[in-house]
Amino acid sequence: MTLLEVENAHTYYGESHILEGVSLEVGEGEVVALVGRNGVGKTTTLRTILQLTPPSEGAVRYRGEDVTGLATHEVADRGVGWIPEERRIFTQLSVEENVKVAVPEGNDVRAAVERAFETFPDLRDHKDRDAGNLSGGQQQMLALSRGLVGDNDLLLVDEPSEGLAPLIVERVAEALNDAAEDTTILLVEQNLPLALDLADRFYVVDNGQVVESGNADETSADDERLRRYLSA
Ligand SMILES: Nc1ncnc2c1ncn2[C@@H]1O[C@H](COP(=O)(O)OP(=O)(O)OP(=O)(O)O)[C@@H](O)[C@H]1O
Repeated sequence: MTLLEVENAHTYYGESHILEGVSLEVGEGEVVALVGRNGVGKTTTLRTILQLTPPSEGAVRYRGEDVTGLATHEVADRGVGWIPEERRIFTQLSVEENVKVAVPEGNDVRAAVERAFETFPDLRDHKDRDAGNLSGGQQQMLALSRGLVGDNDLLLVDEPSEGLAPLIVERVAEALNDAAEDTTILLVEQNLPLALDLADRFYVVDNGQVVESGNADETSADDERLRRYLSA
């Protein structure tokens, strides 16, 4: 079943025409990667889905419902979570408090925190520390855990590996793989081997358009079809 559909989205920042007709689909249970150079519109695609920068033309459909033009919180209420590039954790709160405040009202907070700590044992070890004192990798895991306890059916994850050392990237990748067991994921990732490793399918974005797509297991990071859009 198709969970998310973006159809011919055109998005502007002021006068700048950033998305020039992006179309893509994400099926329930899939992990889909958006890859492409810096500044081609990957983050803007996520922002367009969330209606943070609504498209001026085209549509975003979630579970078949046209959500174009809704408020961002209304999209979020339908089960769409966002883990932005800048991670947005509360640096003054402890690790545990950060997780707790991400649990939606009415859910069992203790059970949700326990689940998060099972997926990310590192976080349990540091549960009483101020989140601002965590390493970059730990902050990324905290951001992911906050997305996971949010009870989302679709997680939009922006550049989870950015700025992290290779060993930590592996840990984050494992965590994303775990997360993918019960959440659909649309992932923006510049690290192509990682993107292909995590994803079932991929889309290549260039100059505000989807220019290639395919199955991750039928391609490799040195595929010429991809490389031409990724090298500077
Ligand atoms: N708030 C903004 N106002 C004006 N232009 C913006 C704004 N945010 C992004 N842009 C521009 O929109 C274009 C697409 O940016 P976007 O962040 O979507 O790219 P990206 O593919 O995600 O790359 P990156 O990995 O660098 O974020 C870039 O040229 C960028 O400079």
